[in-house]
Amino acid sequence: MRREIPVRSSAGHYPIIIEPGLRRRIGLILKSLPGKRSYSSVLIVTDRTVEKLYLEDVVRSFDETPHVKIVPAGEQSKSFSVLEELLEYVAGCGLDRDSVIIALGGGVVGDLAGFAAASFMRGIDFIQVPTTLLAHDSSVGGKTGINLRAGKNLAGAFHPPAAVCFDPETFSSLSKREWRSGLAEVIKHGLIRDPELLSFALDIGSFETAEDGAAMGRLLEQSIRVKKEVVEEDEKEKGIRAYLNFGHTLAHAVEAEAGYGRWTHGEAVAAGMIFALELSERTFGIDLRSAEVEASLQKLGYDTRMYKNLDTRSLVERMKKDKKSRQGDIRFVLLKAPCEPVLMPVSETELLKHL
Ligand SMILES: O=C(O)C(=O)C[C@@H](O)[C@H](O)[C@H](O)COP(=O)(O)O
Repeated sequence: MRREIPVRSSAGHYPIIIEPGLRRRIGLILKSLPGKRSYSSVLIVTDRTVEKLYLEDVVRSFDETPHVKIVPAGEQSKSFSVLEELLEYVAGCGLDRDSVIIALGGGVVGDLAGFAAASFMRGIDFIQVPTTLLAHDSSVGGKTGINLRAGKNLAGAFHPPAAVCFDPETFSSLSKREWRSGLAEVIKHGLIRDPELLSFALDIGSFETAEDGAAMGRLLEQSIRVKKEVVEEDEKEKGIRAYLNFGHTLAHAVEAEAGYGRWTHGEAVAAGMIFALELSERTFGIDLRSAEVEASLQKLGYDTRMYKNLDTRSLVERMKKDKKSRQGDIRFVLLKAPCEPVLMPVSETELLKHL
């Protein structure tokens, strides 16, 4: 069954379309986008893993064979060298301001291809075709970017996609680890805004259950709706969008410190959320059931304390470079009550004591 969720952005509205088999109809979707003239050229960006699985289906959906650029799979592709190679390729293919870039893959491909689209000729259209559960988060809201040595996503742009096209059939090729990575962001949306989604996600029990069509549809749609509500209210992260960073202050530091790819983004976010929950409980003297949430996460196979093996001081130094920091003060998204996030400075002493 087809589902369509419109998202309001500074560039107008864009649709999030969820439909089994959609990857075979991307060419048609492009023609039907509201207010769009036909695109002069199409470039698909994907990675080596997704290429083997779904590229042919997407290519065949076009009347004329699109250009294709394959990048290496993994977080390492969110780098200047890969971005440079991609942009040179875009220029070499002769794309112009009436062209479109299609990001076919997970969050890395979406962030990289989106940033290429945001910067080529100061901005051309791009379409997100996410093939992972994790990308339900990164594909909505227009954040694009790459990592710097100094930290994750430190170079990027807000550039809303022209459409986000989910084909849930592509989730069948996800490994348990990739499921785990994506589910962490669903749980985050539950913790900051949707208690019902939180219970449903935590009680999912196993990734086999999550793969079941109805359960997955519910996780995906409800989580996307939380994201939509937040980014519609605050597209450029002047206020409440920062709450979507719950668990990410420590997570980004862990990913960079351990080496990108050592832990998946969601694995790091899961640990970061437990840390933030405990910090919230101490700060506000409340019970947020952090032990219960942690037990559910551990049952699903998350290592919620992996940061204990990393150098504490280095983690704190990395957190100072987080985009939410101000004048060197580290700021965390905490919960002052269930589903009531706040952005607050946290002292280095407090962090050093508990990391
Ligand atoms: O969309 C947002 O805003 C988020 O913070 C969502 C995060 O889950 C996502 O990982 C995002 O890419 C992190 O953004 P950043 O600004 O902290 O780099």
